[in-house]
Amino acid sequence: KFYNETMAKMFLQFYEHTAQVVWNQFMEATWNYVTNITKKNREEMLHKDSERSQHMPYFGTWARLFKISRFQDPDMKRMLSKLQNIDKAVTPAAQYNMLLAYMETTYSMAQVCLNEGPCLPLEPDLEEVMATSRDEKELLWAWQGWQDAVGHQLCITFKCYVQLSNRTAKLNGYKDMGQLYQELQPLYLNLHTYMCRALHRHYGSELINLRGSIPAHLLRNMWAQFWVNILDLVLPFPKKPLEDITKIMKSQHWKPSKMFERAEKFFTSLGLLSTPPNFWKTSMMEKPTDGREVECHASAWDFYDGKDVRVKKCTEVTIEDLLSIFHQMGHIQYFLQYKNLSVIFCAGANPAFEEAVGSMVTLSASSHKYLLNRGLLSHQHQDSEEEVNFLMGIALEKIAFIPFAYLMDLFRWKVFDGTIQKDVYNQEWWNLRWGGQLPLSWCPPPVPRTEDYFDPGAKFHISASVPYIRYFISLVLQFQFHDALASGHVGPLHRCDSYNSKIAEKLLEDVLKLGSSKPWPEVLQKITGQTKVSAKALMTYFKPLLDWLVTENVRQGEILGWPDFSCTFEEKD
Ligand SMILES: CC(=O)N[C@@H](CC(=O)O)C(=O)NC[C@H](CC1(C(=O)N[C@@H](Cc2ccc(O)cc2)C(=O)O)CCCC1)C(=O)O
Ligand SMILES: [Zn+2]
Repeated sequence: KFYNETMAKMFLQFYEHTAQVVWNQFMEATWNYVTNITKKNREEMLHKDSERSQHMPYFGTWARLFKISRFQDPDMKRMLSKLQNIDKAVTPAAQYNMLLAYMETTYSMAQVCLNEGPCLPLEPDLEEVMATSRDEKELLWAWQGWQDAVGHQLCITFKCYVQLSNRTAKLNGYKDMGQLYQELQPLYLNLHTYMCRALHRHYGSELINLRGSIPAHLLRNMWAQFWVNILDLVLPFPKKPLEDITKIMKSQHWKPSKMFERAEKFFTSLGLLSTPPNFWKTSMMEKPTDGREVECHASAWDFYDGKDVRVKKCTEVTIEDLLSIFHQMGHIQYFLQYKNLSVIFCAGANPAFEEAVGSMVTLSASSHKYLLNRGLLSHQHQDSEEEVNFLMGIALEKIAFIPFAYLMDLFRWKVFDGTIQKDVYNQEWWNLRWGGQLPLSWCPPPVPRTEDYFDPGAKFHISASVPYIRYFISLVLQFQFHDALASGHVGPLHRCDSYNSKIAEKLLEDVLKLGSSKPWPEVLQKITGQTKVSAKALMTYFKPLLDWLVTENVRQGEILGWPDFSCTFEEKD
């Protein structure tokens, strides 16, 4: 065991320099691949990926030779301990990386072909059908087509991927998630009960049985994870419909670049950093029309050289895409804020923080006040009924997401720890989604599914092996941050807009710069004054809606608390 700090310092400087180069080359090669999917670019990416996969465990092993407990410098201790745990995260096998690339490419290239017409990719075509079609048969066609297109191809591959993953199950970190999940259940249950009744009125009982489940293809999202596209069917006060912001954006001839400029302007209004000039030249802001195959799933990229940051998005001029760009620019802001730290600390305080920064700003950008001031709404004020309609719109994105975000990694952790065996992956996926022992979201498949398919693979993060629990925690954290930034704001939280807020500037300016150099509870405390993630702010934000839902559900004779009430959350028979 080595003890002297001088040696450790030299080791870390050597790691720092080599890692920065290896990571920069890996990101460059991966970017080239996902923005131009060819065999050559895939090989180049895999080559850089294997270099990265060897570099990390090599330094991880070396780092373990240092006896950290004997050192004084806290930063040095934190860096070394992060390095010592690094090799558990990376599976070095080359064929493992090949499988990952194959799964992600399969997802990105999958299409659904009309019997005699063209073949449709997910973005924008199939997502457009799922979001806007009013024809149940068409929704079923697109939903089933996509599950089959991806799920069938990945069935075997995913089993090999699990075999090769040396991931240790992380069920232990799971308990406190369960705590958060329980806290949010009343909100989800009341929303789902109300939705079930409202959709039953629209679709009738052959589709919506009053046993509480809503077939997954009717929620107008390919994964039934956001329900915002059926707001028109479930609007609490139908006489006061919300304005169609997408229509207003199109009538004002918005372009993708303007959407990015607006998002950037929000961050600079908080005294945060503007994007470097090359961002506007190197980003891919629209789906290319030169025939290149690209991975359309939106993402934000850090090239670990302190200046090159990019976004890749097949942007459509819609309010959903505008808000999603705010989310991506949150990642970009974090990259810019921590760029002077050691590469070991170039990350969010924890992965949920990275997700929550952009989503927190999106909460302000969704507010009536912000949109009105930007000329995207014309009604000056919202009465209490319009406010409930507004909150329903936000809830259909945020509350509907709760069980989905929770079960995505619950499923994968059970797969990795062997609780879910490989011959029942598909059935267990739908079991989690549709009642069973731990009732979660009641969105059963509209048609029977078999083990010839791997439906979880129809979701990007499963095919691309991207962890998901960060989004579940970010859902709670973004409201906690939003509430902290609103400390100077008078009035209900859902009306708060932090644009140009000096208090927000004060709270954020030194925090994002910390990257992952400090324990996340310390960073949380700097923003919110608390050291624990708490759902209190989220519940406060939705209180007017929850009050309305409870009254409405009781009025409709729904007695909450399954399993014996009409619109029952059925136990799977
Ligand atoms: C190089 C790289 O991969 N970079 C990472 C960032 C990093 O790790 O540095 C990255 O850009 N990841 C992409 C991912 C994209 C999106 C996503 O996948 N969202 C989830 C969950 C969700 C749902 C609602 C919501 O409001 C926000 C998120 C989903 O759509 O299911 C799609 C549009 C929104 C965010 C992202 O930005 O998180
Ligand atoms: Zn994100």
